[in-house]
Amino acid sequence: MKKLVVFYSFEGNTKYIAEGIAKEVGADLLELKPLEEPKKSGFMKYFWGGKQVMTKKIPELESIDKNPNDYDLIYMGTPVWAWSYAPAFRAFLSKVNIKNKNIALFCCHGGGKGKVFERFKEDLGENKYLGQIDFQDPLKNNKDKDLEEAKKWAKEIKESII
Ligand SMILES: Cc1cc2nc3c(=O)[nH]c(=O)nc-3n(C[C@H](O)[C@H](O)[C@H](O)COP(=O)(O)O)c2cc1C
Repeated sequence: MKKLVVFYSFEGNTKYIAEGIAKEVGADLLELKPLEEPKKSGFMKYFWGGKQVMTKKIPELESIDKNPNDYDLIYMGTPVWAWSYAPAFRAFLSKVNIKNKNIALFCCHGGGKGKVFERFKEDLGENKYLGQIDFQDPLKNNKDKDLEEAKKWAKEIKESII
């Protein structure tokens, strides 16, 4: 069974969880990288990113070298931006057509995940959703515990379809 972990991460939290999951279940990794990503901080960071979510901006991505349709199980991880998924995934979904796949969703947030999973599933469409899990800024809070939890969750998802 081929597994893929697709993720976007602005500040490293989602990347940390994504890499842990990929290692645990033996999955390929695909990091979504917007071509223009200014390093913003503080209030400007929320303003810049929140605006992209609100206007449904589709950022230009670096080329994608893996086809999700070659995989049997896809884990997708995003930071929560303005209570939704990050714009890099809007760009990804505009490029690939993912249908009837086994999908598991994870996210990192600062304490208010809002409707991230509902919105993500709505825009992903007809697929089989096997699970979802969220973490609150793992790099700042429960780094080791969150990683263990993520690995356990990912393994259970994998085993549920073997
Ligand atoms: C533009 C922007 C918008 C954000 N919006 C939210 C939000 O609505 N709710 C929340 O809990 N955290 C929000 N955050 C915080 C991040 O989701 C959180 O810090 C996450 O762990 C970051 O993941 P990353 O390090 O992979 O980028 C936002 C961060 C940014 C940069």
